[in-house]
Amino acid sequence: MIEIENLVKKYGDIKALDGLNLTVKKGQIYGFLGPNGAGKSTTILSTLGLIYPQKGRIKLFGEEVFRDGKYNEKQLVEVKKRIGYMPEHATLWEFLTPMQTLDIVGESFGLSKEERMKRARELLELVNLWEVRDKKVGKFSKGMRQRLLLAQALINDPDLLILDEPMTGLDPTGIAEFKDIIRRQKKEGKTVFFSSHILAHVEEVCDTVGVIVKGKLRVEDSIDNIKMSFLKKAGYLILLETDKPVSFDNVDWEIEKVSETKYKIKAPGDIRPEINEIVWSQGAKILQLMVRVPSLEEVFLKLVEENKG
Ligand SMILES: Nc1ncnc2c1ncn2[C@@H]1O[C@H](COP(=O)(O)OP(=O)(O)OP(=O)(O)O)[C@@H](O)[C@H]1O
Repeated sequence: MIEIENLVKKYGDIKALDGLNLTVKKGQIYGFLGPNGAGKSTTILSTLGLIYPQKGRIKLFGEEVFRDGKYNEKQLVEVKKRIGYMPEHATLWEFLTPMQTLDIVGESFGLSKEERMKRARELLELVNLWEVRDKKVGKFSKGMRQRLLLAQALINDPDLLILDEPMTGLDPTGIAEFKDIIRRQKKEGKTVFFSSHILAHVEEVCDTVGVIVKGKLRVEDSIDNIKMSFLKKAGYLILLETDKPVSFDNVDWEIEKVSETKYKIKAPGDIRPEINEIVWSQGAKILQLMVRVPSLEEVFLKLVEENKG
């Protein structure tokens, strides 16, 4: 649905995208994860033809819409009919109701009055705003606003949804609701591409995650695979306390002696059985043995740190 090849975008001296490669396949829920300033919005704006990158290639629905500094405007207009977009800093008309909002947006897509009413009802039910359809948006919470913006992005029944930081500022309930709506989109065969700088937003809902740092995609994989490969690298942290000093010969773990009988050990996996064996063979006893596996958040931060360069 989206194929980006070697995309370069500079703002003056700032290289926002530094040869970005990214592929989003049909039916995927793709989480585009990266710290602030990594280039997420720049990628999204380029994909939609809203800014001009200097180099690279962008294909949408298999059609080339951008190549080396030029958009194919005709092609772009055509494919954009199949895209729903929710910008990062979108505003709503405060004095309108959700019904009126969707009515106006629907009209701009050329839907008839009858179609608009039907679509507005379907969408407001989907995003759980049907009950408040006639209340003014001005009084809405952040979560309600985000859900209305999503309904707006869905008005043209798009095959591809592109959402820029849709869950930022939502509380845990708001995030759970939003994820649920995204999952329902997948069930209907839609493709969803959304950005976030918060790992928890992409967890549980995305089948693929791409991590962008400094304008380059560093990893693109399932969240489980990303976690596994980093666990291997980051390792397990084991805290050991024994009743008397023990020595660790012929092992290649990183060992830090905290005191005579306390050790911090970093190893590629769960080495508790091996530790047990070593301690026991030296006639010592284990007083404490704790294993700490890095959290996914730590894995993500480590990945960001490694690529800051
Ligand atoms: N219009 C602009 N003029 C100059 N620099 C810009 C402009 N837009 C973005 N940048 C810079 O380009 C880099 C990438 O910005 P971008 O907004 O794409 O990042 P992001 O990952 O979306 O971050 P955030 O989550 O903070 O929005 C940053 O260094 C940013 O300061």
